Amino acid sequence: MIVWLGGALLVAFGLILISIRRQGLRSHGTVKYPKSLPSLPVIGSLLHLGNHLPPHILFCNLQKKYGKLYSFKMGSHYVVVVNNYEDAREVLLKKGKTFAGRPRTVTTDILTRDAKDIAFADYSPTWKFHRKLVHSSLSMFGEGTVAIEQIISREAASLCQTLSTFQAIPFNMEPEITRAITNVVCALCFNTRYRRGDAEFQSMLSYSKGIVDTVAKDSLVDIFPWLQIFPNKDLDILRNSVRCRDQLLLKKLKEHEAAFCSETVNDLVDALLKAKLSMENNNSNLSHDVGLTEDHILMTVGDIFGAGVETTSTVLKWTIAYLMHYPEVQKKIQEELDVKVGFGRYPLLSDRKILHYLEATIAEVLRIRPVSPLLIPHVAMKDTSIGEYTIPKEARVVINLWSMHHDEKEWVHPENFNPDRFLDENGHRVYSPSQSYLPFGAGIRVCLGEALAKMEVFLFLSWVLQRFTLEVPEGEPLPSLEGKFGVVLQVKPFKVTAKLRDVWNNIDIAT
Ligand code: HEM
Repeated sequence: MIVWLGGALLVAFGLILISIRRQGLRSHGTVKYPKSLPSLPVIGSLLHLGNHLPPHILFCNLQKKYGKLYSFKMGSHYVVVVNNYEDAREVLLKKGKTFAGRPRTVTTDILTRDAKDIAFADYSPTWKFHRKLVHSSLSMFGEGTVAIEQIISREAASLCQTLSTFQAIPFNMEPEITRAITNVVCALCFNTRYRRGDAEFQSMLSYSKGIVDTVAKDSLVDIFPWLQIFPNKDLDILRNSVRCRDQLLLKKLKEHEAAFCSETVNDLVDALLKAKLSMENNNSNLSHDVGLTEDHILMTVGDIFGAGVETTSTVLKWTIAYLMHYPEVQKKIQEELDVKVGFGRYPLLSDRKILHYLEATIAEVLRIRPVSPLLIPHVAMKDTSIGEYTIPKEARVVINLWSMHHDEKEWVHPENFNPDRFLDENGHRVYSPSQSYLPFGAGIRVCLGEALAKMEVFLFLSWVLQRFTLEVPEGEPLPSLEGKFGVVLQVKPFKVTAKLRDVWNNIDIAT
């Protein structure tokens, strides 16, 4: 009892000291902090955030009361929310390095063996080295050149063949899309692919779901890490899913080690092994403080799967959902495909330059339903500022892409789905109609897979829409456009009918 009371007194004393320090800082004439939501000791602003709305919408709505840049306390963490492009660009581009930190949380630490990956690792020489290595390995596979195009096209052909077997039968495309995108990432990482029903693939799907459902959801344990001591079903699911993932990744790594030959680098795991071996043999000029352990290799590959599958497949699902709401947009994409590509060949990456309307449609989907509406939180690595406001070291900065992509000052009727806003008067693709558009983030933490994701979304959609018309099955409702907030902004499951277009009746659709 005495120990407990002593502890409570110490905590109270600490809180008073922190509060005095803050008051002290505020009293300096030049220091101005962002307006803050009310907060209580220990729980912070939790009572003011306990709203039924998903966070990106709640944070957007809170602007009315607190302005575009405001702060709140999440347990003991000071969080700043940015809702406008001027401040977002300052954080991501002008002061990119200052804001390149990432918060450590209980769930992401379980996922990444204490941030030995890329997405959740803090800015450091090791992180910089890993990021560069993966970037150059992805380029090695020919981002934008033949190799990657062939990998994606092979999966697009396989997807189309599967769709043709469902002729006129309503079905949920989700598993097929996930398999296609997973196979692209498998080809890049392991030089393998999975057939339908493969047992290893099924286990991959099941652990990925476990991770997506439980990681980085701002669950209470991420706000108050000491809650870990209590039984927690979500943490159990996460730990089990991560264990299954790690067993599979380790198996792949050992297979690659056994077959490794430094002359032939076939995939990302080979490239990472080569870098690790060359560092160990001291053949590399890289400084010694940059480590590349087995954990780093495993977590980096885990990251590429984690960041590369759910995101890209979600964009495809959102696009299909919107095309079902707007059949006239689908028709226009098909007319463009018919005129510019025809039926004698399959679409190529080089067609991105001529299929303006399809490209504009993809851009509009990424605007209206950004996959990552709050980016991944950034952390201030030192005392700094955003605009006129002082931002203390270790502040977590949340960039609300949703607010930026729905800003009425930047977009005419932002809630309307309108691919034309990404076209100029000649019908050519406009890349950035507003500065308030950053679906992949920007600066040194920009999405590592942006180029790959754009190629995948373009090729999958052009292959499918060249051959099929996607429709709402009779008696089924239109897909919900509401979205479900999680690691990504998910689409609720829906059914489609994929009708083979007449002209393909006597042609092999996989050619
Ligand atoms: C359309 C699909 C995708 C979208 C919309 C998307 C979007 C994003 C966004 C918004 C971020 C956070 C940027 C920030 O925190 O400032 C991010 C980070 C990241 N993405 Fe993607 N992404 C997509 C696909 C991919 C793919 C295919 C890969 C893998 C090859 C990938 C790998 C990553 C990685 C590793 C990071 C962390 C970067 C870092 O922290 O340095 N993403 N992505």
